[in-house]
Amino acid sequence: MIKVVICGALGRMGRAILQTALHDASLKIVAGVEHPDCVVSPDLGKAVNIKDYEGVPLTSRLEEVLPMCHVVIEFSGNTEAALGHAKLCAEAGKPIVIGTTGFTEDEVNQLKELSEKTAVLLSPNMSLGVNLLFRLVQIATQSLKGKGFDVEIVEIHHRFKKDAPSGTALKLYEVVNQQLDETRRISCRDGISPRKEDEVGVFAIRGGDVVGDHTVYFLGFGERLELTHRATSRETFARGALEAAKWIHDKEKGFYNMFDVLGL
Ligand SMILES: NC(=O)C1=CN([C@@H]2O[C@H](COP(=O)(O)OP(=O)(O)OC[C@H]3O[C@@H](n4cnc5c(N)ncnc54)[C@H](O)[C@@H]3O)[C@@H](O)[C@H]2O)C=CC1
Ligand SMILES: O=C(O)C1=N[C@H](C(=O)O)C[C@H](O)C1
Repeated sequence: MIKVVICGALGRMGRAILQTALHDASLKIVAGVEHPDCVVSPDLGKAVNIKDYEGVPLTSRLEEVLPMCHVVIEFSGNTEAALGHAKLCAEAGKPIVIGTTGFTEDEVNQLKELSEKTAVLLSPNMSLGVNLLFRLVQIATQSLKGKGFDVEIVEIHHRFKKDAPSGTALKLYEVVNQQLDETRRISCRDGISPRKEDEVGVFAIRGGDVVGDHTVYFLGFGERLELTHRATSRETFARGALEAAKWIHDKEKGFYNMFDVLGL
């Protein structure tokens, strides 16, 4: 049985992972790591004892529980904390699956350095559908390149999401940018200025309880192609994160993503 520690255990994703793991006999969540100030989980509707959540012991220090696990799953939503957790994993030689988004380029480079010591999997989106979307967008961009199509990206998320644009939208832009020559990501249009040829708009809408929608538009003359993924439940990300944990638990050091897990 694969023993897992979750960082960000009382968050939306932490709780979804914990619940999903209950139905999987091949792994067990042995502990959760939480911020020391998190004594009440915001949308759980009840006070949570920081020492225990649904039978899973909680701590604010990953180093205390690292020895008891095979893999760490990181969803603290705090890139500084996530980097700290990855450092502890690298020192202990424990693999880590990171779903937290919002890393700077420099922070991603630091994670890559840590992957020289242990297996690190970083993915802004653990769902099968979005990872397929990355591939479809690659094909569409390549196929429509030089044929008069403009590319724009729109994402929608719940009102509590901190980072914008989403990690997934930024990854979609990266896929588009790799296929086109020298594009420029913009996040706002306001005033009198027609679309410039090298622009790719990446726009974030926030509100309500939207789990996560992403659309890439290919806008031509007389036609447009829209590739959309809609997540309707966090369980899809949770399942992906747990599959990633199972996949990575016996892997050598290296820097991985969900394409490796899903074989895409
Ligand atoms: N890769 C993927 O498939 C997905 C990624 N995400 C990303 O996951 C992150 C978390 O999302 P949510 O669960 O919605 O956020 P959330 O805010 O509900 O949960 C984060 C939890 O981490 C805790 N936390 C903060 N600092 C911590 C620390 N130093 N140590 C341990 N725990 C700490 C918070 O107290 C909170 O309970 C975000 O960056 C989000 O963008 C979200 C969904 C899917
Ligand atoms: O914060 C979220 O909720 C989500 N974040 C991820 C992102 O930033 O891409 C993935 C998903 O869409 C949900």
